[in-house]
Amino acid sequence: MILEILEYPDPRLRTIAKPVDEVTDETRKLIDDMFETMYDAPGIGLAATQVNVHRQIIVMDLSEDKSEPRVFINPEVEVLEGELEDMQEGCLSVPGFYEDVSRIEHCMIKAIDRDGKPFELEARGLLAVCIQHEMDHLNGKLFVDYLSSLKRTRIRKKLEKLHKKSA
Ligand SMILES: O=C(O)C[C@@H](Cc1ccccc1)C(=O)SCC(=O)c1ccccc1
Ligand SMILES: [Zn+2]
Repeated sequence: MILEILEYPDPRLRTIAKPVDEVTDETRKLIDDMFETMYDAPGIGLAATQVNVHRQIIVMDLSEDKSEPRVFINPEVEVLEGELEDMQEGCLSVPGFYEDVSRIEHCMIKAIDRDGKPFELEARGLLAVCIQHEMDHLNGKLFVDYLSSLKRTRIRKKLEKLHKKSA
C-alpha cells in the first residue's frame, strides 16, 4: 500500500533509525510498500525514516522503467576515493526544491538484501550520491542541512505555508 511521506520540517524526520535484527515477512511487506510509495511519488530512492518507520531500510531504483529495484538493510558506506562531486539533489520530504550538494563520488556499500543475505556494491555517480542521501535520512539528516541557513529557512517557510493551507 502507498504510505504517507513525512515532509520537512517534521521533527520525526530527525529520528535516528535502529538496525534491523532479523529480516522477516513483515520486513518484506514494509519493503514492498516502500517501493510502491517510491514509484508513486515518483522517486528514485526512499528511506524508512521518510515513512515514519525508524529502521535502517532503504529502497532504490535508478532505472527509467522500474527494472532495477535495490534494497539496502543495515547499510554501511566506505569511501573508496575522497573525490567530492557536486550534484543537484531532490528529496520526497522536501517537495519542489532541487539544490546542489557535494558528496563522495566513489564508495563501497555493504548491506543486507531482502532475503537477509549480506552483499557489497561499488558505487559511483548517481548511485553513490543517492545511497549517501538515503543513509543521511536514516541518521536524521536532510539535504537542506548542507545549504546556507538563509536558503534552508526560505525552504522551511515555503513548506510550512503550504502545510497550513492543506491542513
Ligand atoms: O527523498 C528521497 O530520498 C528520494 C530522492 C532521492 C534522490 C534524488 C536525487 C539525488 C539524490 C537523492 C528522490 O528520488 S527526489 C525525486 C527525483 O530525484 C526523481 C524523480 C523522478 C525521476 C527521477 C528523479
Ligand atoms: Zn530525501
